Amino acid sequence: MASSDNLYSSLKKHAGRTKLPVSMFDRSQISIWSILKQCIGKELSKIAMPIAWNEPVSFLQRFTENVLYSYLLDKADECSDPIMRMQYVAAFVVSSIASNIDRLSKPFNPLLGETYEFTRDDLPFRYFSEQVSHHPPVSAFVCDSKDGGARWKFYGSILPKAKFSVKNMEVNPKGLLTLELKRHKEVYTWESVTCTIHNIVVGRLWFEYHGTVEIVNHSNKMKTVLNFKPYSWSSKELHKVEGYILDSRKHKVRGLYGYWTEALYSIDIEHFESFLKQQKKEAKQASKNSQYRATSSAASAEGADPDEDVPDIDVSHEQLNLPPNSLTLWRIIPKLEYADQYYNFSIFSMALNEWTEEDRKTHPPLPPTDSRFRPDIRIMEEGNIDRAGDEKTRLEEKQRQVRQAMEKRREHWQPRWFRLAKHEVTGDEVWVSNEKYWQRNWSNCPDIY
Ligand SMILES: CC(C)CCC[C@@H](C)[C@H]1CC[C@H]2[C@@H]3CC=C4C[C@@H](O)CC[C@]4(C)[C@H]3CC[C@]12C
Repeated sequence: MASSDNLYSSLKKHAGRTKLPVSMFDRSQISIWSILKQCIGKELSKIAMPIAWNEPVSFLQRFTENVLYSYLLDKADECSDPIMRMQYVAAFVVSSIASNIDRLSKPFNPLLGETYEFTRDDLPFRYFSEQVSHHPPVSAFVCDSKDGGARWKFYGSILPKAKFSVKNMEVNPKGLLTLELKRHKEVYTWESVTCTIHNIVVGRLWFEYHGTVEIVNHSNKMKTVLNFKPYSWSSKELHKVEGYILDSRKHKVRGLYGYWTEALYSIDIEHFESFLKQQKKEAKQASKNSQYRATSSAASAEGADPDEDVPDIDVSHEQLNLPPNSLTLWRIIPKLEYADQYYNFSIFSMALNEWTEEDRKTHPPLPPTDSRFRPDIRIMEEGNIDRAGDEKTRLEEKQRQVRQAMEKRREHWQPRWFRLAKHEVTGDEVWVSNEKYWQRNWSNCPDIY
């Protein structure tokens, strides 16, 4: 797998399905505010949203999208130069959050003990995950290079912390993410970037990342700092990512530039500052020329036209005048033209919950805890939203009873496939695989559905 083009044609060729069985429900009649006003100050997993705001995948499945562009890790592994390796790791970090554009539905909260695995002959990785804690909700995962992790291993856990304000919801995905490049004896760590979902009360929903991500190569102390630009005076800044690779003495050695919704480029450090200046100038010019309406106090007042306060998302960045020696590290695979009828799923997301007769015959058996066997998600996917809601309630009730029974016996839940360990370089407490999952012995799995 050498590029996103190859990845896309492989997905098109081998994908079982490229659509969900039925398109999504009409949400225009549901007032999100009537639900969200009860949520202020609450934890994301404790919020009971009507099922019509869900998308028919669980968080475990959605987090699998983070590793779709794992060919970038293969590329990193193939580079002999540490700066080149770092730039591909940075591209992987940006690519891993790219599928979230316009994805404004809530995945199902995984049940405690739920698992999800992903392997496919045409994709160069294997992945599995488990919900290891319910309150707070923690999903642990590990992704290996195709050769059973001989070249690289990417692992970590995600705890989405949500903060509601009057207009917005900010989600900070807590948890250390680690990449090991085995042949280079390198360990990289970083944490996910924070995002905000805007206009949860009035207006149209939209999504942005903001803040910085620091990727550290602990073996040679090289660092990448990526800056996700918040939406500002210029629509050209929307979705922009700018960053530097710094050597162990904190000297800038390479520039990184792009849009997390489109592509990431690596730029010679000699040309980078002047390139940035040029971009700023052009952005200013463009925002002057366009009829784009900036957020004014009038537009953001309550009861305003719902289209106000929404940035112009159709800005095109095609005419980037990249300096010589620039490199396109990553480019997003194209959106399906009918994506908006299917929760804005990518071609990869569409097949996450697929499980056909054919799969049953050719794929090694899945554990009974796999998300694909969750009845509520399956029923929602098939279009029966009322029955899906009933099933969801039943599963949550079943989970509650198990927990209460355990509390009475003073027992603690033990995840099946992960254990807590001290991180070998940072010393943090992290979830690591107990190396048993791929032995595929399902005899001790809990009954959660
Ligand atoms: C209709 C509204 C108000 C509810 C929908 C909220 C949705 C958009 C929220 C709820 C939880 C959020 C997710 C929580 C955690 C992560 C992991 C991070 O690495 C990328 C963003 C991502 C994947 C978030 C995307 C947005 C998200 C799915």
